[in-house]
Amino acid sequence: MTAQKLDGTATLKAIKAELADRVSKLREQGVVPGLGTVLVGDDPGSHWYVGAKHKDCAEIGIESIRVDLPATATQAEVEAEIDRLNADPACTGFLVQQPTGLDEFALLSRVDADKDVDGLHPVSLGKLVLGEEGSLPCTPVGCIELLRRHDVPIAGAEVVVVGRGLTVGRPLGLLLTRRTENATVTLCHTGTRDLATHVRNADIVVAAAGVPGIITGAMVKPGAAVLDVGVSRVDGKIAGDVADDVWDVAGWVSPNPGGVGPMTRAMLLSNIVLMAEKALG
Ligand SMILES: Nc1nc(=O)c2c([nH]1)NC[C@@H]1CN(c3ccc(C(=O)N[C@@H](CCC(=O)O)C(=O)O)cc3)C=[N+]21
Repeated sequence: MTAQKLDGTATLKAIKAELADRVSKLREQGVVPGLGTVLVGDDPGSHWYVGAKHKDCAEIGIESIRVDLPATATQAEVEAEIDRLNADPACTGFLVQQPTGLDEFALLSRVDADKDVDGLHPVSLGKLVLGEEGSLPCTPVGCIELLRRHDVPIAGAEVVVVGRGLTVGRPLGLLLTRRTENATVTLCHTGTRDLATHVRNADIVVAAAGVPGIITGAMVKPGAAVLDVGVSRVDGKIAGDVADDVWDVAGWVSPNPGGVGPMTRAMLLSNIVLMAEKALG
């Protein structure tokens, strides 16, 4: 058996086409969405991600404002840029690319919650816990959207999330246990005693540990859906958390690259458009 591919690249393309229509409707009504990014330092990976986000925006008619600061930038200098973007009406939403090497909680908190396109602002995460409407975190929502668009059943599914990071594992459990998703979630982490036993029971596995190949074929229930979220670099090449032999056992697998990464970008675009539509009323 070979698993069906959960194709994030193709899904990003489809979502961009849908969003382009909505952006042109906004523009007809005089609203021009604009994404701001603040990037600190010269990590090549971070530069690639930010560049990709601006290219995506240009393709669908979203303006962008790019602020690149040197690795020597201080907390106060980054905060000054945040204040500027908070006040700039042309910037309808923005993000501070992580990691910055600075006090990230202070930076996140300083962003106007109404301009939080990442869904990582304390107010946005608090709204998620409280069940109120707000920006949703891009990577975990991208996981759910990727499953939905490939008709993987979520309601009632046993989901094992591997990794408790703030951008994926922690918020994903909150999203998947909403009534609209209705999944049962087990959150595994480095303190989990027997990872294999949990994974073997799962209909959906979300591997977000950042440990190359941590999920192997022998651990996966035949027919399960496996999302490869972890990104590590091994000899300069992207290595995911999912070993190659999982494709022989699983029903669906998201490749890495080409899976959840592009979906993160799709959900960022979707957040920008949603926020502009909301501002319109
Ligand atoms: N404030 C903030 N918001 C983020 O959304 C954010 C962040 N900080 N810091 C880093 C992570 C990582 N991230 C990715 C985005 C796109 C791909 C992506 O599109 N990857 C492609 C290609 C990867 C490649 O070839 O290098 C793929 O998976 O196919 C991956 C990872 C957003 N992040």
